[in-house]
Amino acid sequence: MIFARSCYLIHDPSLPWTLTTKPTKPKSPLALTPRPIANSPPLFISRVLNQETPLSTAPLIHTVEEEEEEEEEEKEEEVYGLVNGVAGTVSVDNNPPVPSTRYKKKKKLDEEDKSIEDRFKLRNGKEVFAEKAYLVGVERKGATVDLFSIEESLKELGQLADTAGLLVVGSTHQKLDTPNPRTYIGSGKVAEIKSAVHALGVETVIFDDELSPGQLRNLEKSFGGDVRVCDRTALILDIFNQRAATHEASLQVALAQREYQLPRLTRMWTHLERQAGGKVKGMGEKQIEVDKRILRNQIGVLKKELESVRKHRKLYRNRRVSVPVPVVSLVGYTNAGKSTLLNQLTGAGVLAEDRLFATLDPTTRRVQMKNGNEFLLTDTVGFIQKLPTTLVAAFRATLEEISESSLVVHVVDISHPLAEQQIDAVNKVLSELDVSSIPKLMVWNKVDKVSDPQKLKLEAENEKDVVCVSALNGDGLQEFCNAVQEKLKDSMVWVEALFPFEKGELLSTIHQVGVVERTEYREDGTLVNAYVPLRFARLLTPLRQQLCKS
Ligand SMILES: Nc1nc2c(ncn2[C@@H]2O[C@H](COP(=O)(O)OP(=O)(O)OP(=O)(O)O)[C@@H](O)[C@H]2O)c(=O)[nH]1
Ligand SMILES: [Mg+2]
Repeated sequence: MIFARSCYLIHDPSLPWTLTTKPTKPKSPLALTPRPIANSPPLFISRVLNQETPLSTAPLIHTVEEEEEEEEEEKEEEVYGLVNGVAGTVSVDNNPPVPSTRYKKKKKLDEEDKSIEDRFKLRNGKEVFAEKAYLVGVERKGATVDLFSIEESLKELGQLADTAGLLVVGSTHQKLDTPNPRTYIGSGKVAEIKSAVHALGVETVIFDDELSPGQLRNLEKSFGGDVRVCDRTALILDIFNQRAATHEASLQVALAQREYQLPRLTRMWTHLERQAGGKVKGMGEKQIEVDKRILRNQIGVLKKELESVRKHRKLYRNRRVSVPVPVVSLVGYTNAGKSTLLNQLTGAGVLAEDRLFATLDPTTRRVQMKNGNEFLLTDTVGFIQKLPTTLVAAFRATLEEISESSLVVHVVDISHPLAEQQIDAVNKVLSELDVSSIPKLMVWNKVDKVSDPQKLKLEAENEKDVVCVSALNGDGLQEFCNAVQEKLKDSMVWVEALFPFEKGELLSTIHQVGVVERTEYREDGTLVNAYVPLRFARLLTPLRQQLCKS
């Protein structure tokens, strides 16, 4: 338990709580660092221990009773040693030595050490300590807006916790008309969770919905001890923080974290007042103001830096757009198989794994079809139900790429029992982005996992704009590419142009970027009927005029 809190010593040095003086007389290791739990955002839910070693688990102060107990044990040890000494000469089977209290205690400690040892795990190349987590959800009576049932939502929260490197040891939920403004759940439920938390040695309680700063504070106070409370948003932010690999993704996550943190700063410094016996009332309050200012400054700096990174990326994108190859975006629920599909079609080598939010940064690769046609395929960050608004806002620029594509491909894990709800959740996020006018294609992925793939394929045929694939084994990929080409026509324009022989380069480009329907070789050149991107059609204007003249 002591070292579980060592994480509070592990934090971004730019964060406010590293900037003030430490209390002079610490009572416990916790008091060494202002404890950002009550209302501050739990920036590091999982224990990233590669920067800091855990504090010793040995108790620092021995009580009188403990000393007496130890003396007793020492005496016992002597006797036990003697018995052992004698037993050495006698048959061990006939006289098995009786283990002393100290021996039992040592064995217990060894077992505890082992179970603690087992909780150190590698996550994204970093060693984390799998803290014991307990999940709590609330089902709103008569709510029709929730896509997922409470059990389903808690199961997903468990997956999120596992992705973040936590060890889920239990969960509970409650049906409520309206959440309690003080503690979100009712007082009886708080008491029930408190006993479960203490019985199971839980270190973090995670709520499935976003909690207000006051609710976080009151719940932590109610659970007591070192139990930390956080919500789904903080957990997702933590996963994003662990996964951010590029500069832009790190900036976006840092911005989202600070925006989440800002309203939750209250009372982070009240320990100063407590330690000074309440003589310096207002000290904590002043500190909150200082911290808020620091956070606001950091948010400003991050926004500016993001702006410049984005300008650079936009420039790159514009350069890409000047080559008029159509762009197809893959969107979908996290873990649907978007990256696997991109990898299969392009050999991109993007990380694809059975964890939530494997991808944070968009990756674009060229797909070359057998008939010579090409399109650019972009893999994007996955969506999830109850996606924190701070994250959508922070990732808006990345998601904007979707709104600039010619086709949006919605990848669905059709083998998932909640496929339909996941589709609705994705559509909900898409409706927040400006993509309604972009043609869409749906891909039912993971057909290899369903019990009757043939039946599913027939079902897909009866649906409009749906293709069945298995991104993992490559089944249906040709059909997918054909469907993409067909759908791309929706965002293209129909042209008829005459390519004189000296314009051979343009003629090969039209085969690359457009969908050529008819080619006729004439004396004065090649006559082509095709669907082409608007940008390319404009390049063809002189050739179309040429056709009118001839
Ligand atoms: N059986 C089966 N598994 C698949 C298929 N496609 C993907 N998977 C698996 O599903 C898991 C998730 O795949 P990803 O490609 O990482 O999913 P994603 O949509 O990119 O996920 P995020 O990046 O988290 O949004 C991986 O373990 C894949 O191997 C498929 O067609 N069949
Ligand atoms: Mg991915």
